[in-house]
Amino acid sequence: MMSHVACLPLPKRCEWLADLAVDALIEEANLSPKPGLVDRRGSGAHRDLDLPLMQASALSLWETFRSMAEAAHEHVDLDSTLRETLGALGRQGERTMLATTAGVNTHRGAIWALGLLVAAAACSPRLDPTRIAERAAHIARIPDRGVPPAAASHGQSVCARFGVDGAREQAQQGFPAVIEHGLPVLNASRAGGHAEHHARLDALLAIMTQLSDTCVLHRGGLHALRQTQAGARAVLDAGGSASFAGRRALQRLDDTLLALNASPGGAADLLAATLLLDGLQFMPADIRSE
Ligand SMILES: CC(C)(COP(=O)(O)OP(=O)(O)OC[C@H]1O[C@@H](n2cnc3c(N)ncnc32)[C@H](O[C@H]2O[C@H](COP(=O)(O)OP(=O)(O)OP(=O)(O)O)[C@@H](O)[C@H]2O)[C@@H]1O)[C@@H](O)C(=O)NCCC(=O)NCCS
Ligand SMILES: Nc1ncnc2[nH]cnc12
Repeated sequence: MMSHVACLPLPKRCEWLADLAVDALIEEANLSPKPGLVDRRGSGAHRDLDLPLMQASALSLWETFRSMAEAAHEHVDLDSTLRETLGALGRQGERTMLATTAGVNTHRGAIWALGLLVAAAACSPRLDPTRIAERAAHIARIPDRGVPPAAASHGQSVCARFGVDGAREQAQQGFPAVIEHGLPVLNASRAGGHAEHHARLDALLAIMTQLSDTCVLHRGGLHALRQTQAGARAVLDAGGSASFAGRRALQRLDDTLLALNASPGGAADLLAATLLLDGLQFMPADIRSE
């Protein structure tokens, strides 16, 4: 069993983490131009989503993230009690999201990924991204006996149909799409002198090159997933979103995804997870040492 330091009540840290998670979701939604996704330009490949709805959904989840952070530092061990508490809070968060959006699934994958990361960061003495992702993976690997019987999700059906890993495995493996692709490309693009929004777009594209995104698979099958991954690779190979050739390739990818009715919603969630882990370095010193 992985243990962690005994934690004193840390309300400021939990609130700060909830702020960070909501900010990451809003910044992901606002980032433009994202291929196939909702952004400042419009609804992408979606008919039932738009930017105000994504923003309202993100804001509605603040209390969910704060409660998850509090649950994590009230428990001494990363054990099944914590896992099942987080599962119940996650399902309550999904209900809050659906009440806010009148039934539209805006952030199910994000509640899962960011919820685990917020919980992992709530009571960790060390805040480096790899360490936090490993702690989140540890929690995600613990079975949740509180899962109610339900019809198979989109993710479960396409994972079974195509034999790929989905959101659950991405978390259980320690968020490799974020740790090995999103964060390194975010930092390399910044180091290359690119503007922050280009660095974030490049991070999204790096995630898209690798991810078996069940949103893309559900809507467009393996053909759409291959087009998504190859199109994202083409933008990065052309010099990234800040370059002239990269922008043209990004436009072509957007056109392709719209024609396929495909949307990389899983990659968007993992960009938000990347921004959350990146933002941990800015935790104020008084909260860090609380
Ligand atoms: C373990 C869960 C994540 C459930 O996973 P599962 O795969 O069974 O369920 P899905 O309902 O399909 O949700 C998974 C969502 O995760 C995102 N995602 C997709 N691929 C990946 C990936 N490879 N890695 C990481 N994340 C991924 C994605 O979320 C985004 O897409 C959502 C819209 O999806 P969908 O409804 O299919 O969309 P549309 O195509 O628009 O639908 P139609 O219009 O066609 O009808 C959107 O929400 C984005 O967020 C996947 O959808 C977990 O959710 C779970 O067990 N929850 C229970 C409670 C719990 O434990 N909570 C957390 C405690 S910390
Ligand atoms: N910007 C976005 N557009 C569509 N689906 C998403 N899921 C998470 N972020 C999204």
